[in-house]
Amino acid sequence: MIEALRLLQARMTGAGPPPETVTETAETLEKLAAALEPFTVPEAAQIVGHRTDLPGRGQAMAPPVHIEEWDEEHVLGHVTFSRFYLGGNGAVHGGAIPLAFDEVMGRLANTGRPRARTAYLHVNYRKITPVGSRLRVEARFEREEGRKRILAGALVDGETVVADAEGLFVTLKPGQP
Ligand SMILES: CCCCCCCCCC(=O)SCCNC(=O)CCNC(=O)[C@H](O)C(C)(C)COP(=O)(O)OP(=O)(O)OC[C@H]1O[C@@H](n2cnc3c(N)ncnc32)[C@H](O)[C@@H]1OP(=O)(O)O
Repeated sequence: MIEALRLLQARMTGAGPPPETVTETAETLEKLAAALEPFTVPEAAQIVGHRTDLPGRGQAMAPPVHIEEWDEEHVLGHVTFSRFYLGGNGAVHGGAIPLAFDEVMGRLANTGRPRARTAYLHVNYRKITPVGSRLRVEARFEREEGRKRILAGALVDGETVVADAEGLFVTLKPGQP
């Protein structure tokens, strides 16, 4: 279902259909939304965002990062930004890149340690990030200072770093959401 939605997002973004197809598509989507409505559940019971075995934890908003290596010190994976993530002129939208970093760095920050949340993500856009290319995503745990965990991340196209990031993750105190 989530993969089908991702495909739809990419196709719809790249489409210039005639008006009758737009109308038909809208009607089909409204029917699908109505079919799911009776199955609305509390957050803890939903599938999306809870499937760590799926790219982006099954969240169609997040770029589909495929994790290849994952331990307490590093994460390595790959991602292809579909047409859905296009900003303009073949480049990925600047807001989509932090989504990928938060996903891998957040996952790493929360592996083998008490829960932490992102306090900041500093992203450097070094080069255009191309839509449709398979990119390497890396994250590594740099250091811990009290409740603060500092992580580094990079998005690499071939040998070229297209974006890198520093993230601060702060350990949650009891009672913090
Ligand atoms: C397997 C699971 C996979 C999960 C992957 C997904 C993970 C995704 C993670 C997220 O995206 S979480 C969503 C986005 N983040 C948030 O919504 C967090 C919102 N902010 C907060 O909840 C609080 O600001 C936060 C818990 C991060 C910190 O607030 P606190 O009141 O607990 O901490 P405090 O302000 O006392 O700061 C603690 C230390 O961090 C420092 N600090 C906090 N925010 C900072 C900041 N923005 N910049 C620099 N330093 C910062 C602060 O200066 C201080 O440093 P010192 O200990 O040295 O004095």
